Amino acid sequence: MINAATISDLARYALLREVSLSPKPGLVDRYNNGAHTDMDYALFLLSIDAISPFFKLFYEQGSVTANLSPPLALQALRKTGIACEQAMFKATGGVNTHKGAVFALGLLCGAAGRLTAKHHTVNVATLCAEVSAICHNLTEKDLGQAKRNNTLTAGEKIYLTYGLSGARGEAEGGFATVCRYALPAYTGALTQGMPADHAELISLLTLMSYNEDTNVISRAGLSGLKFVQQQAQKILFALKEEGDFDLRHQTEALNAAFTSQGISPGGSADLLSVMLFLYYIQVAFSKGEGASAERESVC
Ligand SMILES: CC(C)(COP(=O)(O)OP(=O)(O)OC[C@H]1O[C@@H](n2cnc3c(N)ncnc32)[C@H](O)[C@@H]1O)[C@@H](O)C(=O)NCCC(=O)NCCS
Ligand SMILES: Nc1ncnc2c1ncn2[C@@H]1O[C@H](COP(=O)(O)OP(=O)(O)OP(=O)(O)O)[C@@H](O)[C@H]1O
Repeated sequence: MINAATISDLARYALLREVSLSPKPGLVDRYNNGAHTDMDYALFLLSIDAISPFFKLFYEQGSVTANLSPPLALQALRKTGIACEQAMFKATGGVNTHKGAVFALGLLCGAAGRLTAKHHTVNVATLCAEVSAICHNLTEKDLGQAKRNNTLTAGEKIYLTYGLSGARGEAEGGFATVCRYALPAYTGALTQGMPADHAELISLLTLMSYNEDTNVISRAGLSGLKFVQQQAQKILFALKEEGDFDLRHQTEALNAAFTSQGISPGGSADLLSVMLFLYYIQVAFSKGEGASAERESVC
């Protein structure tokens, strides 16, 4: 049975796996801080401890608002989300470690509570469909409203400039980039007998090759986004073509390139956490009980 405790545990584990995956290009990991000067692995662990208690609250919020319309359910979830963001900023001294991850995982935990309260099956497809329904028209509402605000976030500026919808668009689209590309890349790598961290890196590179990451754009413009997508595609292609391809070495070289240009694919890192969470749900659900997902040691 999927419940608040299981959901919260799986969301926290997904965040731990994401930040612990090392090396990663441009991102904080156990070895270095990538393109970030204001955060490190220890700060991410502090942030995870601060936000994890909220995943149960997102689930419960989704449960108690199950009979409300999607816009009213979203309104309730966002109140919990803002409180969660404040806890994150308090723990990190104002550094944005998990803003995108709070948004995405908060919605997924809320959707799980909503589906369970309505006695609907909880699996990857129903969760993503429920998030899409909860976030219907969110991009236009949020970012349409942005035109009237004077303090715009990075994502709002990018939407108004390029029409790219970032984290909001991903949620409204039911995490299509994760379900269509990143999850199959991950399970395919596991099926080929690759270790979990190798499969996670392949999934992250797959995300980077497709994702219109507003983090990257806000740091390095559209040319930076094109560079990230091309470099990720290049590594994935070489991995397929060359049997003894040294993925770790190539990732370390890409990390050096991203770091020197201040590029951080933070949006893709958030979607890696989403992918892992959905995979753990898939494993837990296929076992019937709320069994904890098969766990590799985090690091
Ligand atoms: C929509 C969110 C992410 C804010 O977006 P905002 O425009 O402020 O920032 P921006 O779009 O630049 O990115 C925010 C985060 O999303 C991630 N992100 C960027 N691009 C993408 C993408 N294509 N896919 C997934 N995540 C992405 C980044 O890692 C970044 O940290 C959310 O934090 C939000 O709505 N905040 C307002 C307060 C709130 O409602 N919070 C609770 C939500 S449950
Ligand atoms: N391992 C990770 N390393 C760095 N960022 C990550 C990681 N995992 C997820 N992210 C996402 O990337 C975001 C951090 O990227 P970034 O620092 O560019 O955002 P920002 O704080 O909005 O920008 P800036 O630091 O330029 O003000 C986090 O909020 C988080 O959503």
